[in-house]
Amino acid sequence: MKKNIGGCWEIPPRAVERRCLRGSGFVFFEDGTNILEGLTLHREAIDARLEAYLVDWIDEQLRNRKALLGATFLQSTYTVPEGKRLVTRKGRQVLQYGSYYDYREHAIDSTQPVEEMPAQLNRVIDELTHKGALPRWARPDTCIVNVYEAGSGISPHVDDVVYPRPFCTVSFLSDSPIFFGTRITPLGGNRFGAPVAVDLPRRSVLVLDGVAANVTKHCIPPVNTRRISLTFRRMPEHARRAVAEARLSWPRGRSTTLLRATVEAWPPSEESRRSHLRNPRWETVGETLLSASSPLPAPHRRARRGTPPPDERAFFVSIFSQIKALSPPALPVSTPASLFLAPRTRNSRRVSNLMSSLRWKLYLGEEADEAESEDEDYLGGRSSGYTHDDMIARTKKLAAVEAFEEARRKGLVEIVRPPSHRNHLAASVRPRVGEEVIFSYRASRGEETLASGERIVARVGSPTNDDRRSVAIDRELRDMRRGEKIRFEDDGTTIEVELHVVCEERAVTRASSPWASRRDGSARKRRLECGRGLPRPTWGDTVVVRVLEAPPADAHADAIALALEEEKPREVALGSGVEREGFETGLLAMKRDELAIVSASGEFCRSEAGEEKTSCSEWTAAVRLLEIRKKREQPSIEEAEAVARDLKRRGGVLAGMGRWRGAEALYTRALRHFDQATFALSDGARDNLENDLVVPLLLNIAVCARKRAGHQDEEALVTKALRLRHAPDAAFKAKAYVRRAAARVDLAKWDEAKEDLQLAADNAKRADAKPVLKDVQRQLARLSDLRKAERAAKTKQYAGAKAAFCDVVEVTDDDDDGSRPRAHKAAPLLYEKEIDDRLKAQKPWEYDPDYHKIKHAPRQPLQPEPAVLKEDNLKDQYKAFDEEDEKHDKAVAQMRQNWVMNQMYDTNGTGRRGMKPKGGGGGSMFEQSFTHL
Ligand SMILES: O=C(O)CCC(=O)C(=O)O
Ligand SMILES: [Fe+2]
Repeated sequence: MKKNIGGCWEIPPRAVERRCLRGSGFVFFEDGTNILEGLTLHREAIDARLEAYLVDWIDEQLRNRKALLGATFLQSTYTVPEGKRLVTRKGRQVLQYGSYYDYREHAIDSTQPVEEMPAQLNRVIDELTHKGALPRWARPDTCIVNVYEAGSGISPHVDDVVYPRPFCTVSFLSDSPIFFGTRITPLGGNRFGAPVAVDLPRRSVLVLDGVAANVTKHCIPPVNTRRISLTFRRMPEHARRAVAEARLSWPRGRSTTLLRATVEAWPPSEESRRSHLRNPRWETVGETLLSASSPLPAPHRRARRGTPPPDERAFFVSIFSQIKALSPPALPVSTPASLFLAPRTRNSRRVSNLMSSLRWKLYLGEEADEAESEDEDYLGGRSSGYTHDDMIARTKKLAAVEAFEEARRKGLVEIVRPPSHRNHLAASVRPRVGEEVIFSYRASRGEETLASGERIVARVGSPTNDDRRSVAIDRELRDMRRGEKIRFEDDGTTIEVELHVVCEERAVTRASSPWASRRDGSARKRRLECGRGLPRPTWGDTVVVRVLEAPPADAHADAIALALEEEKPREVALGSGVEREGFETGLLAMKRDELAIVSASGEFCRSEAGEEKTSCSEWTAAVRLLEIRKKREQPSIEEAEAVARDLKRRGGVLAGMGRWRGAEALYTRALRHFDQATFALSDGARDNLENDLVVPLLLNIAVCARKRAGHQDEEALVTKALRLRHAPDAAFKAKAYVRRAAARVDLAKWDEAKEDLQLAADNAKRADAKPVLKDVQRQLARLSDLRKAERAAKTKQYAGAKAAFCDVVEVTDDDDDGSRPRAHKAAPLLYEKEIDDRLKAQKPWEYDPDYHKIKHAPRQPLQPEPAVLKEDNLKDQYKAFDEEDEKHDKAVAQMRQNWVMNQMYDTNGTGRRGMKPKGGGGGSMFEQSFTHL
């Protein structure tokens, strides 16, 4: 069956449900040769979640482009005439991984350092080879990421013939045509005229081989909306060897080329300062300086606070002036002889960025458990299997730390007891300026104790008083690590300091929520005493806690511990919704016996009395976790129902306040309560529960999803509600269909939306629901407008191509003859879990087949209800609609007819009809010159 889609002709693959990718071939003859021979298009080759993940990742790469190695990032330009002048405009942005391709020289340049192929891109290659889109022997090892903003494209070229064929290009974010032809004519600006255009749908992969790869040129006309493509190619053997060899001398990221100033050679040379300003890695420098000694701002926190990055140059200038102020002899003698280099490597930054979106990976710098070390996470996100480069970076870092420790030992500081963290690399448990610590000290002269303090809570960087001793202790605290005990001499006094705890605050919920500002929906925890054992509670467990609400902000940890002893232990069922959600989340982050301050942002508040509270602020409590009781297997249905109703009500409160994100969370959790509970129900009872609670919850979540423009979710939810509702009446159906239609309009699913509106109108008439009919009219108008706009945009985008023609011909047969690799279940790959977790959290119902494990009751056949509404006032609109469709079909048929005629009479490309093809003479495409890219 051929389907007419906006001017393109397409034969849809016959067996869509087959998991193995089925490509489509193309036919377009020039001089008797199919110039598209070797071209294969695989639709939906990459699934939406991987796409979303990669687009995120690419955006992050662009944001951090300054930190990328050498020539990884490029901004292309193109020139257009503007009046009498030629004006250069910014074109697409390009990221190159694996090797650098010099567009001017048309060659792979191994002297230009670029980033190695990252796991994210290898992941896409795995996906493509697993699914059989690319043969394994053609596994690419280099990738060009093209980021096209609206208006940019790529000019006609044949990909450099040094790259073995086939190679491929994956499309993300939007559909775009790709033009093909042995002759492509410039039309001015960055526009081109080409004989044929092929539609590249979002998430497809286009594999180029044969004539299409080697002879026919291709170009991407200026795109209407942002598009990203990944061009994967395999390097020729000689280039691979050259690049591998050259890579050994490429700098390993700029992060390690830090300013290295020593006390002996102070101040740092102009040269090193200047090179640093050119090449700033300011987080690292900020951290370096902090660990060195100065009370500087902590620049690496800017991301957390959401403040805009300061002007880097000004920032560095200010840092250097502050360093100068501190320069010897103002620098304390006991500070290290060289500024401590503990660079956060590029790798660790990537990993911590990745981790920041995951709930449970944010425990940076706590005491390492026996079975896990977060340092390992820091160093590349892997527990084993470091790459060679990682090992070098790690060794360097270790050497730097050891040098630092050595310097400390040589100085006047004696380390009485080493830190309790199990290895050297835990820079994160060193207190940073502004953080609270708990420490004890004793100052003595000979046998006589001059002063002492036990478990004092202090903020590092702000000694409580100005006396020499406080200042000295404060200075030393900055260099200490948790669990460490030191002794040093100061002005004839011996001072011993022991650092018990670094009260570092950490977020325990997602640091970045797509819906809310950073503070919203977050729970934070500040640990005052370590816990024991490995396990932390999970949802569904019950924990026994002592809670002291709103503890005094400046209270001593011991005082808090004492006050908590007075509180009665109480049970909290995690996930029951009885406590405020942020508090429960905070508990999830604790271990047995731990004492912590947990704070939840206002997002999770619940009014005490009930529904009306309109604003609430952060809530804080001191908590001691006494016991973790693992979850009971099955909550009773009554309990589950009560909890779900309560959650639904609370969701309603948030929705009423316009806090859709919070409402969605609560509604979703309410639904989750039915997971285990409904098995035991009789059919009738289950139907009631579904009609009463599940269906309204689904529809409520759909409203929330709409508010955040999650139209895919919205559509899925309304569909589910429609299916689940037992004996739905016409009024319900009318409303539900309009809502689904609205979602489908936003998803540009025109035909489906139209069908829904028809159904909604029918049902509305049956139920005599005039307001719904109004809604139908509104949506129909919206549908019509948006569809027209889309068609207009398409027409514009295809301008320049003579034939917007995709004659997609099946390459494989329905019967699997075994010649193609069979799709098999891919082994879990790197990042799979992260992607899954992220998306599961967003759309749990799509990933959990048991989400509503509720059988459908046998349906009652519909009793047609008597139509009450006499007049069908939608008739005219439908007529106009269908006429429009018909007109469009005719135009497309005409276009196709023209093309066929052209094809028959214009085979030599002279443009004159009725001429016989000349054969060979000058027109043969094999004699065409083409540029290589
Ligand atoms: O963006 C595309 O899909 C094509 C890119 C391309 O042709 C190239 O990188 O060589
Ligand atoms: Fe290309």
